[in-house]
Amino acid sequence: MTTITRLEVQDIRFPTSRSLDGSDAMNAAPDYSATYVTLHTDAGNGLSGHGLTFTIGRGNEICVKAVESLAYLIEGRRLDDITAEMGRFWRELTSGDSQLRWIGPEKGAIHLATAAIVNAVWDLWAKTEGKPVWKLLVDMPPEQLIRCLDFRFVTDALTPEEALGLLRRNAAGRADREREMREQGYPAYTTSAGWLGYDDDKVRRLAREALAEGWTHFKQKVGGNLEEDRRRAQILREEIGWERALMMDANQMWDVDEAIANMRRLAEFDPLWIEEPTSPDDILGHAEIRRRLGSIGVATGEHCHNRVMFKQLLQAGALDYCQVDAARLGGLNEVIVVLLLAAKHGVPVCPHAGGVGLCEYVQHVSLFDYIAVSGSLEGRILEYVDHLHEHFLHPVTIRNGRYQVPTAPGYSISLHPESLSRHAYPDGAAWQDG
Ligand SMILES: C[C@H](O)[C@@H](O)[C@@H](O)[C@H](O)C(=O)O
Ligand SMILES: [Mg+2]
Repeated sequence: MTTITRLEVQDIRFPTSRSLDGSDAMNAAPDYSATYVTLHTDAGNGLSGHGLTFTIGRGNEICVKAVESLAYLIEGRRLDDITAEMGRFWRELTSGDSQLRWIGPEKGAIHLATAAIVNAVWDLWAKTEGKPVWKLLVDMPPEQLIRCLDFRFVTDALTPEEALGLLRRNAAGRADREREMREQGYPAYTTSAGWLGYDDDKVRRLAREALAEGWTHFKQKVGGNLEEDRRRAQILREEIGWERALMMDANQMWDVDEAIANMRRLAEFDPLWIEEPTSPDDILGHAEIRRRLGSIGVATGEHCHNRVMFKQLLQAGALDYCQVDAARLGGLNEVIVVLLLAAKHGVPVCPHAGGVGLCEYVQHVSLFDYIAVSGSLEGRILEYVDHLHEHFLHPVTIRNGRYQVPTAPGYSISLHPESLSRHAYPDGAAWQDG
């Protein structure tokens, strides 16, 4: 009987702003950071669960504090009591302390903190079962999976019974799809060449290298100076040609009409989608942009803070691509609700990744989505960013522009002890020399 004896939380930061990795029009100089949770247990064999939430530097300390405030809701609890009623546990964590709930609810720092804790529980559970998280989910009977979820506030769009029906309908082809994934991996796109802070030569060189590695889908940042956006799009099209896909990401820079006007000027580069064209909270604005832009897809989700927002984006017909984020929502339980909502609406899920650890997380999400929920790869493509993987005990593996199936037990999110001490903020060595 494993008991979670203690929750430890660490403020981990990587000085990525020094080379402008991860830079975009809104987020000029991010230091990719993690609020890193360890769930210590009494298992005696060193068994522990890990989870993180992603931030871009300052403010990480606020998420750390929020995790500390939530810790009492999990410390001292038995793992099998939690996993027997995972949906109830999720409700307790998000609503069990009404004073803490007030500073959300289910959004902002408290929800980011929730993600780190919830994902650490999934990591611990999967390690206990000796399976990677995606496999734990795929093997779970649909009835048990439904009990892991909280359908509060979304039953007008999706009931637990409907969700169960959806999972059961897809049970038939599961084994074939799992085999296919093990053989071929999950299709991905790269954002690594397109950061806004990179000069033209670097964009060209990285695009060329990515092409040689077998990538077929590329994302560039826009939303700064329009002529510069056009120039970079031109460079990318020169390098990747016209038969490969180019996506654009404005990171919330524009008002609705501005987004439409600017994308009409960028349309000649044939973008597959425009991501975060405007405020992430503007559901009707996204619907309007989508309606007026016609053939350019609208993508959003990395700042969509809970299942209720996704429900409305889907109900409003505002989305062509659903970019759920593994640590922005309150962890895997809520992500699965969004996968089910998106499947019901026939909208492909292309999770947001990159940052630190998000690629490690979302490979599990997309594998589960394909094998057990949507049963389709059409329009699905998983983000990949080529940074910071060396810090993980079980980093993602990419071959020919595809994520290879992770095999290590857990959620792939455990960091190397040396990386933790070197990048501890503010005292780690990485912060002493720059
Ligand atoms: C600040 C970050 O790097 C963002 O630019 C990044 O998450 C981006 O929006 C993406 O889609 O990968
Ligand atoms: Mg983005």
